[in-house]
Amino acid sequence: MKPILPDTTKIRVADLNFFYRDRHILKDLTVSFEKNAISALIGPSGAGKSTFLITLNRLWEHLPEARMSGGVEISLDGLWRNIYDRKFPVTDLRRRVAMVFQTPNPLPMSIARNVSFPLRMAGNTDREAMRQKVEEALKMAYLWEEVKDRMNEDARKLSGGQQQRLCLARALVLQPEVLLMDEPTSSLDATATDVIEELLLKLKKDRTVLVVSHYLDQVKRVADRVITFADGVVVSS
Ligand SMILES: Nc1ncnc2c1ncn2[C@@H]1O[C@H](COP(=O)(O)OP(=O)(O)OP(=O)(O)O)[C@@H](O)[C@H]1O
Repeated sequence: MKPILPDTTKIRVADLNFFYRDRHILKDLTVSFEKNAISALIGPSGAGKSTFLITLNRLWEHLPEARMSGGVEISLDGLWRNIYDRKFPVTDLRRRVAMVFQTPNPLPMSIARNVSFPLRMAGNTDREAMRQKVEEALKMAYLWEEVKDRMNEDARKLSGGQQQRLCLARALVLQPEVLLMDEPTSSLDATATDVIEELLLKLKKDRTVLVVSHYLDQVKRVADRVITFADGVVVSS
């Protein structure tokens, strides 16, 4: 009898098509992603990498004239979920599938409130518990030591690299299972980039990370798997 192997797949995408008005951006994509691994999405500009990422957390749904067909399933809390099932709340999805963008986007509020924002949006009210979670997330993002004495300062005063780590802390504070990163180091200098790469390697121990990157040396350093996009299809994986 064959042993039953544990399913290490985290994300299954089947026959995904995506359109902006009449432009066919993603074409019949079928691809899956492993748990506890970093998958790098590479390929020329305009190939559809960023668009693909936002199909995994439904972030495109507010865009006018965007439409999609096909299926995306993600194993969340140990259960396979069809993320486009009308009964699956998008707030639950975004809590478990977090995203970090190319340009850091701190909210116009203090450092502390930036990181606690997702907790408050999720209905948390216990201030001490929130303070602890904020501290943990900032430690995980290697930012705590630099900001612990200035938590009430406006987050926009931080340097670019610090702002990106703040956004990472904000993405991590709800302990997502999947982290989507769209060129997270492209606006950062070499030192800040090193910090983010080290963090990615730490995160993959218990998370699934998808990162769009244009830097092949970075991809070599961090990725377990490389998926190449060209003109809306996966050409190698
Ligand atoms: N909101 C939008 N409305 C209309 N077209 C869009 C929109 N966003 C992206 N596009 C188009 O979709 C195509 C794919 O873009 P996308 O950003 O997904 O590619 P990419 O591979 O991530 O490129 P890059 O590496 O430059 O970020 C491009 O032709 C782009 O112009």
